[in-house]
Amino acid sequence: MSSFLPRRRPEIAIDFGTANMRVLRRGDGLVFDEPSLCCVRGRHGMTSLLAAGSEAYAMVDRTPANLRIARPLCRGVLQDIDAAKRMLRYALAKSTGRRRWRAPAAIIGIPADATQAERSAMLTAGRDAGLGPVTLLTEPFAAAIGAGIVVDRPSGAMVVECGAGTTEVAIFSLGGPCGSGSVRIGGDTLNRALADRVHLRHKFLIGERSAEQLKLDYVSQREAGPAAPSDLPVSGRCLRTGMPKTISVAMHDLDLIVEKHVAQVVKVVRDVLARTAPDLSQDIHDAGIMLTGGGALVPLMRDIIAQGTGLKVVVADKPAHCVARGLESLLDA
Ligand SMILES: Nc1ncnc2c1ncn2[C@@H]1O[C@H](COP(=O)(O)OP(=O)(O)OP(=O)(O)O)[C@@H](O)[C@H]1O
Repeated sequence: MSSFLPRRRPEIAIDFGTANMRVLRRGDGLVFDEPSLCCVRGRHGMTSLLAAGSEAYAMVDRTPANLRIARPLCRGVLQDIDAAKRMLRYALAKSTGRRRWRAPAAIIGIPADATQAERSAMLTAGRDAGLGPVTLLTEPFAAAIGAGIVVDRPSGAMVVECGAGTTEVAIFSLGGPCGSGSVRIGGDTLNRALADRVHLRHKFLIGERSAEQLKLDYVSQREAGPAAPSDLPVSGRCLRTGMPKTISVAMHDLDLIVEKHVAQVVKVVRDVLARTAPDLSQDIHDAGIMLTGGGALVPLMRDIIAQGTGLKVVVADKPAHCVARGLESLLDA
């Protein structure tokens, strides 16, 4: 594991995701797991924090003009450094409780394709939020460890980490990456595509949280099998009348959108496989592909990747927590 050389033994691990932030403390495990967003008051550099995490999530799409929802990350990387610092400070205060720590050394997950500027921005946010030395670790690597893959064997293992903002494909052998690819789409992109479909087909506007709920309802209906109802209710505003309303959306209509979304992931998986050395390919043929990240819970993700590659596809146990679990295991390394 040559890429992991911390200067001080880290006390905490942070999975700073586009949708969720998870903090783990050595010896205590998961101590913080909340949405990655803040609600700020004021504009143009004169802002103050009103709420963060779960409390701020309840305010999404419901803010008056003087309040704004700020998202630290977009498509897996930092887009709002002030929001990132606030989110980190909030999570640290909640995670460390009354215990007074010296600035804790930390490991933070970051997309494998993050640019140098994106990595520096994360280090700056960490330092300004009160962290000690920060080690950045790529999320697919952490996800592979968290999914139970023994990454340091001389054998190829493929992971597809399906996050909210980014989807990363990576092959590991002997503790290092042997191939990778990514596409900056994820569960958030799928939510927007579902909302756009409802807009176009029904002339009906739904908010961000309703789109997320529509996706979760769609997933549970698909898991329930053919006996499940073929329509889903969704609430929002009718564009024809301007009135609030609840309408029914056909499941098969949503299937088309999900299939289109997953096809983009399949393309990256196939591209990475096409560039892989034959012996590693053989290993992946034998072991299959491991799906991690919250987006892996979309049943069509597993089915369409399996169809598109002809390989066995396995969804990790609690896939959304794989990066966090992988980072946590490195706290004890
Ligand atoms: N049951 C489910 N079915 C479908 N999608 C789900 C389910 N549960 C969570 N998700 C989706 O998983 C995504 C969150 O996953 P995760 O926490 O792994 O992402 P993240 O780490 O915040 O994102 P990223 O790694 O891209 O920065 C969200 O888009 C959420 O809608």
